[in-house]
Amino acid sequence: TRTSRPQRILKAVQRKATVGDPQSVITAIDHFCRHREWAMNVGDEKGSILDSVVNEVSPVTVLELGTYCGYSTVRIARLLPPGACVITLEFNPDYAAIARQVIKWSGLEDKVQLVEGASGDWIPWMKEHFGVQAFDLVFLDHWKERYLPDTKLLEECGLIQKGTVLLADNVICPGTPDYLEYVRNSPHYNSQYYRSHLEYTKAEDGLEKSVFLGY
Ligand SMILES: O=C(NCc1cccc(CNc2ccc3[nH]ncc3c2)c1)c1cc(-c2ccc(F)cc2)cc(O)c1O
Ligand SMILES: [Mg+2]
Repeated sequence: TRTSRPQRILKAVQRKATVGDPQSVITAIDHFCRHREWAMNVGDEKGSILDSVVNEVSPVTVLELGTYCGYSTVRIARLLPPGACVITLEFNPDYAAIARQVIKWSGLEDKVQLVEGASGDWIPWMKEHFGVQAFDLVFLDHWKERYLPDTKLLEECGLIQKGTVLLADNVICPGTPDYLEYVRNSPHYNSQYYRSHLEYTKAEDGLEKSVFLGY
């Protein structure tokens, strides 16, 4: 097919969603991915869990690792009060280009800082470049083998402080065994598993919420 899946997702947003209405963007993507083509958005079921954690944390500064088409970026940003923002990292330039347009369509561009690049390269520069002191919430949804090294890097860079919440997607499917073992056995985290399903399917998956307890 000539167009890419992210391009077809953007088309569905432009056809079905209302400019400036984040909920209509979310609904359009979920409908397309459930009835036309599966795609690796966090989806509506795990998305509701993400919403509840965002509302509970009321974060001022959010880091999202893995933007893809911006679906979870829009879910998070739509719940943020004025002055709060989400910095989202995307390594794949094609995904980033689509995500920018999806985020713009939702009208939330003022609450989002989309950075093209790899987590390992950007995390050490977060304090200096974005004036971030520490993150209130980190949503991990990028390459699954990067969850653990990036968590350790965030700790080393002082970007995780007492009370910071890590929320990880796909801890069952595709799975992140080394990350799970780390946050569940570390005395510095209080971890809990939210059982759900892989987006748009009946397969099991879930989110792991881990609160940093301090050193
Ligand atoms: O693998 C996944 N997502 C990550 C991902 C995947 C591809 C490309 C990128 C490129 N983006 C990227 C990379 C490195 C980066 N470093 N810093 C930022 C950053 C950004 C990211 C995934 C897979 C499945 C899944 C697939 C198949 C299946 F059968 C079941 C389940 C479901 C999901 O919900 C998933 O999230
Ligand atoms: Mg995911």
